[in-house]
Amino acid sequence: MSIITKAACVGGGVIGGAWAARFALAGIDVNIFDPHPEAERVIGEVMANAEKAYGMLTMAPLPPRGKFTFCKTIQQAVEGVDWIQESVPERLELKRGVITEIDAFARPDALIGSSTSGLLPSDLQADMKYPERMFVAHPYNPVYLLPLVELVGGKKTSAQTIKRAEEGVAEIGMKGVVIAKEIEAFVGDRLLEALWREALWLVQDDICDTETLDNVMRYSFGMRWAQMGLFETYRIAGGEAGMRHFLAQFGPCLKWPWTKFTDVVDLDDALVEKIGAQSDAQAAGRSIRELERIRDENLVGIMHALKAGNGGEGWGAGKLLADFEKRLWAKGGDQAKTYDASGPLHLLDTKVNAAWVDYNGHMTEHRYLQLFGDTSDALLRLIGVDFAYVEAGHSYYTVETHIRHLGEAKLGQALYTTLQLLATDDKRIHFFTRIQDAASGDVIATAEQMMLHVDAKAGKSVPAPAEVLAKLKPIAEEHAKLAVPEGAGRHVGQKR
Ligand SMILES: NC(=O)C1=CN([C@@H]2O[C@H](COP(=O)(O)OP(=O)(O)OC[C@H]3O[C@@H](n4cnc5c(N)ncnc54)[C@H](O)[C@@H]3O)[C@@H](O)[C@H]2O)C=CC1
Ligand SMILES: C[N+](C)(C)CC(=O)CC(=O)[O-]
Repeated sequence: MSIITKAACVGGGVIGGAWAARFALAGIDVNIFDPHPEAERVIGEVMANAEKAYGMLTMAPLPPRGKFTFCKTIQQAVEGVDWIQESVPERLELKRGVITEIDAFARPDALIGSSTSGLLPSDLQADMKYPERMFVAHPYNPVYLLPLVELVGGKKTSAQTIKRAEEGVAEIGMKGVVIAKEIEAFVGDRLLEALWREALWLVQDDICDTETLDNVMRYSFGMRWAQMGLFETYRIAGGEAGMRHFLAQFGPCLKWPWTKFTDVVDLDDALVEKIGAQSDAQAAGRSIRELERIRDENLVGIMHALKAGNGGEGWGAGKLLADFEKRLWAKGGDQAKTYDASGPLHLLDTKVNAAWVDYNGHMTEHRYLQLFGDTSDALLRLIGVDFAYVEAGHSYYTVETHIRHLGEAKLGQALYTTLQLLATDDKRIHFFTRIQDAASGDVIATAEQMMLHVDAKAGKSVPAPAEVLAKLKPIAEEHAKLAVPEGAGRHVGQKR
């Protein structure tokens, strides 16, 4: 039973709009209340960015996009929904008033999360009738890509609420981290605040400009932090002697004047202008939307790399993405159970994303193989060879592939794949896959492949079980009536 089938976003700016996108991309309908006259346009733009990012992020079958309903009142937005996410500006009185109004109209069992970056949940829930269902759900920008949510309960929040919140955010691909005690700014923003203060001093004192500071971060520890946190990183920095050695060596530095962060820099007009001008120069004329696009492509690339980490098992945010995709495939696999085998099976729809394009300006070689592989995985799910089947010890392995490149696939181009069985027996599936342009149907590439059923533990081929063969047979019978595809049986160097 899902925790969130319908959500509401109260406040639809940078954060509320991106929450709305995350819900909608997980297939959840969202009511939105934001009095800003341009809220609909702004959220539409955030949604467009988020859709682009998801197009690059995953090949897993996303559910049909949830619907946005723009509401005229908080009451209209929150009535009857399961999860309400408050994301109005960071002012205690405003937030408290909005949350109290949400409380008055929401179902008593609805969960109410606040996006606050640092206000205490106990202060936010002070005037509520049902405070036990209110908590902080602090996300990171962009909410539709970065998976962390800090879950912080107040004095009156129930343990059951935090548990349901953790389950709820997992449904939308996020990692709920429960903070043991409430404290202003929680964990993430306390760390960011320390860094931010130090950075402002360094710029104020002309030690470096904003670009140099950003370069220091992004070419070094910024990359490190994407995959391991502070403590795990420093453990490795201690060498074979580990964390204790690290503390012994660098502990004394903590008493040296290596930080000024306890003093707050005076953000006077001159410093604001200095930082503003340096930041303008650094942006080199790029708009916020362009910077968002670059950021999103980079984040997707990092998540892909992390998904391949730890010997392919996935690591950190990449493992979370892999687990989310497994759930999507499990659901999408069910949808794919109805298919039309009177022609080649239409198994995948996708778009060429930026990470797939090479220096020639078109889709690079190994991405073709990825699409062919994802297509044969879709066939396997159709015949019952899913994650559970593989975990139980059997699978199909690809033993031969011949790819022909017949056209070019450019950035953003919509594609689909079709698969035709050529021959099957109890161990083998011999098939022919086409990658086609979604608009014209033109064939861009083909692959002829052979898969062999294996006992993975024994490391040898074995016949597939009767239930798998029974699902394969009707497709094979239908495909036996089709003409042999042009190009099947070709080899490299063969004369036409
Ligand atoms: N911007 C960021 O990087 C992050 C912000 N947050 C938190 O998210 C919350 C929202 O921040 P942003 O989205 O950045 O601000 P924002 O200024 O982009 O958006 C706030 C939105 O709330 C709307 N609003 C104002 N009064 C309202 C009301 N009474 N009812 C409904 N909507 C109302 C405004 O029209 C605006 O669209 C804050 O609590 C902030 O601390 C959390 C994580 C990161
Ligand atoms: C600047 N900020 C305090 C609003 C930042 C956050 O809360 C988290 C983030 O996304 O950096």
